[in-house]
Amino acid sequence: MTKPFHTFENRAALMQGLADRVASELADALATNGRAVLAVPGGSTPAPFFDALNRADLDWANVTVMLTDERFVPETSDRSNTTLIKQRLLQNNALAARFVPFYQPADRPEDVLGDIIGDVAAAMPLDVCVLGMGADMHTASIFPEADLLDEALDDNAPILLPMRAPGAPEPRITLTAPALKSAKNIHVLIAGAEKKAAYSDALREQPLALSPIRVILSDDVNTDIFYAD
Ligand SMILES: O=C1O[C@H](COP(=O)(O)O)[C@@H](O)[C@H](O)[C@H]1O
Repeated sequence: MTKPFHTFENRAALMQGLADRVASELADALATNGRAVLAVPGGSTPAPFFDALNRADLDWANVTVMLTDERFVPETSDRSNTTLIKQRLLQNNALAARFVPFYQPADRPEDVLGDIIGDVAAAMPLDVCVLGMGADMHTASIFPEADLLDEALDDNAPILLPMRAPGAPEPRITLTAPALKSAKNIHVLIAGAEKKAAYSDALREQPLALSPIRVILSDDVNTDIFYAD
């Protein structure tokens, strides 16, 4: 289960190093397929990575961007991952990219999931998937104790599922385990000692339901870790 673990001397170097790696993988996909598909996390960590990536010299008009997961809140909320992506990734050169949203105004994720899933399915598979991880070892919105945890971890899961969990203040929509695992390149972006300790815990033998990040750490998945203190 051990994966390449890249440690950078500080967070600025981490964000630039990951941006350089992702840009190179997107360029490879564009050269091979004429298109590239990228999934990125929300949350508090990746904004400086987005600032670095949005200046990459790529054919962004042929890049599709989606989230790994969305908090089911309107874009006016400061918890909206979509707003983060629009403000920090879809800027500069990356303004030309196509964005596939996981949110539409509705009372519940279930009310709009059917509309959203078609565009996501048409874009798959992912060329590059950047994932975050919480200190509770959740990744995307696949949380320990989530209501649809078993369904999301199942190899036959649909691409997207709604998700509710004690550790998530609002309902979510998340890419599921098979959608994440099918990405050609997967990078986990973690910063700070607490998350490094959580990652070390996840490597110890324990149930997947307690440490969902393990789903992309199995030997058959091409994952590496990008880290700084
Ligand atoms: O809620 C979420 O949390 C994770 C981790 O976020 P961070 O704030 O600890 O960096 C993130 O990867 C996910 O996309 C987000 O919806």
